[in-house]
Amino acid sequence: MRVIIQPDGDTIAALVAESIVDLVNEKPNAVLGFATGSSPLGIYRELIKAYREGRVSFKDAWGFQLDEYVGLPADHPELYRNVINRDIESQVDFAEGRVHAPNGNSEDLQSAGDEYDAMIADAGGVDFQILGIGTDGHIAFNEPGSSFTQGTHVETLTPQTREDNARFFGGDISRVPTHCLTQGLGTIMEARKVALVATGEGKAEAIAELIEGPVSARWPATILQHHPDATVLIDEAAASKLEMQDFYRFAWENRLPWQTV
Ligand SMILES: N[C@@H]1[C@@H](O)[C@H](O)[C@@H](COP(=O)(O)O)O[C@@H]1O
Repeated sequence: MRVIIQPDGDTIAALVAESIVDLVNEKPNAVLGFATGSSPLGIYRELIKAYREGRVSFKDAWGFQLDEYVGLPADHPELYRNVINRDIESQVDFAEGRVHAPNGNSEDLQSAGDEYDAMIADAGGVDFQILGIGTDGHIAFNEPGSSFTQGTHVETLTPQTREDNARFFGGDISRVPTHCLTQGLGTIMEARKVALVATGEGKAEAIAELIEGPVSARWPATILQHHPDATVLIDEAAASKLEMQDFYRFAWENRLPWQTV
């Protein structure tokens, strides 16, 4: 795992976005994995900027979202499909039908999950997966106790996650869905490259577990310790509980030319 500690979220966003721009310029039909939440918003802003400046085009690229709430109406502003459409898809030049999310309104959610994994595989597999992390250590919506090998499946959201996400639902936890359809940790581990971004003290415990804790279903993100190409990008506050933070800074400052996000 590469650990990159930066002063702020904007610097982190610029680093991740540059890596994605380079990838899409090299491989125009790249498959990008999109995360929701506030953490990736800076990355999307940088990608939109690069597109507007003519430095990248997404017309042949693919996008697959990590997860979706179960049971939100199609026009709900917090349906993750609408969030990603608003925050990135509609602001760049993705071709029609190239950005997908699990169908959280399917009558048969597990079949929808299986079909979603098959669609990702048909597109060639995810080349670059953007990830945030929940305060309880979830990635996508894989809550504590999740299987390390599962594909896209239904999860029950923890009270902690629903409380954290209530801010998107007028601060009212009762309006936050109880279930979701999420890429499993098995799906995420198949991505060729993953970049997890986190800022703020609220993420410090989850980040310490992710990087320095034992691999455990209690902190699902810890499975990334087994990923061959994972980068964790954090600000000083999110890094504050890491025992080896000085070493991570040294390693990044003294990186070799090919060592990037
Ligand atoms: N399903 C999403 C996750 O993919 C995201 O990583 C997490 C953290 O969100 P934020 O970046 O807003 O802290 O929120 C949601 O639960």
